[in-house]
Amino acid sequence: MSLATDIQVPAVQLAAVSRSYPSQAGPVPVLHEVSLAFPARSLTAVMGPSGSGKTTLLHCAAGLEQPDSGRVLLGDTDLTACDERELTRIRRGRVGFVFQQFNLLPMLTVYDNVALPLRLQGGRVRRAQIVDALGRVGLADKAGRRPAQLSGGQQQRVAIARTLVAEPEIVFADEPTGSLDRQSGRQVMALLRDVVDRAGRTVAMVTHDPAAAACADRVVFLFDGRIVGRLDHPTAEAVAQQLSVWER
Ligand SMILES: Nc1ncnc2c1ncn2[C@@H]1O[C@H](COP(=O)(O)OP(=O)(O)OP(=O)(O)O)[C@@H](O)[C@H]1O
Repeated sequence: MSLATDIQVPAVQLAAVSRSYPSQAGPVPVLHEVSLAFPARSLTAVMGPSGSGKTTLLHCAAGLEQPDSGRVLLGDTDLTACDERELTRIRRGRVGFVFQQFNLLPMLTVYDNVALPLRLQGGRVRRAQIVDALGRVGLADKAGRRPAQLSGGQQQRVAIARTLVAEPEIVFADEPTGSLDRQSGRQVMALLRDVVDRAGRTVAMVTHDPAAAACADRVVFLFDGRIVGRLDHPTAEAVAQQLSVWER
């Protein structure tokens, strides 16, 4: 458990964030004035039924989508006041992403996938830096492979190395274990825990999996676009029990 969980410095803060999507019948509200902080150097899991707005919440927190109203602060930066160019710069440098389907580029080697964020930033790529990032996820010997030559769990670890190489303030992970078997899922969660405990970063993760959520410092439950519960120091049993209450 990270000490900073107790200090509660937010890496990202949402204040009264609302978001709706257009439909033929008019706007459909998805998030209703959600206020939530992702404390620095901690792992927060967001859980809730399908369609409750978890991904939308993560996208708003990451500056991938702008809310209709409310504010999103990344450190001291108000993302809702940023234009698209500023948001692109922030997405490349200050936030990282891990997706359920890994989102590696199939034609690039593992090495080039991991180097990509640095190249997009226009920075110099040092081989040692990429090899080090791959070493941190236990895949230093796979640098020359293509993603299709790796297992799902290995691909997700490459995706985590790619995120870490840019040294983001916060990593957003959307169902990072959703496509993995149980053992690969456990390895990926151990790495995300390491991202917090050893690399001192912040992780915000959406998951349906109580075992993955149990690796978090805190679980936030979303239901119909509203925060309806929180659980500190969760266990898989306590998470499953809470979910059964909200999903009843
Ligand atoms: N781009 C979009 N346009 C229109 N409606 C959308 C869009 N994105 C999401 N929605 C709708 O918003 C609601 C919330 O979606 P969201 O993906 O945030 O939920 P979720 O809790 O992550 O769901 P799941 O667990 O199934 O991934 C859903 O009803 C979805 O259909």
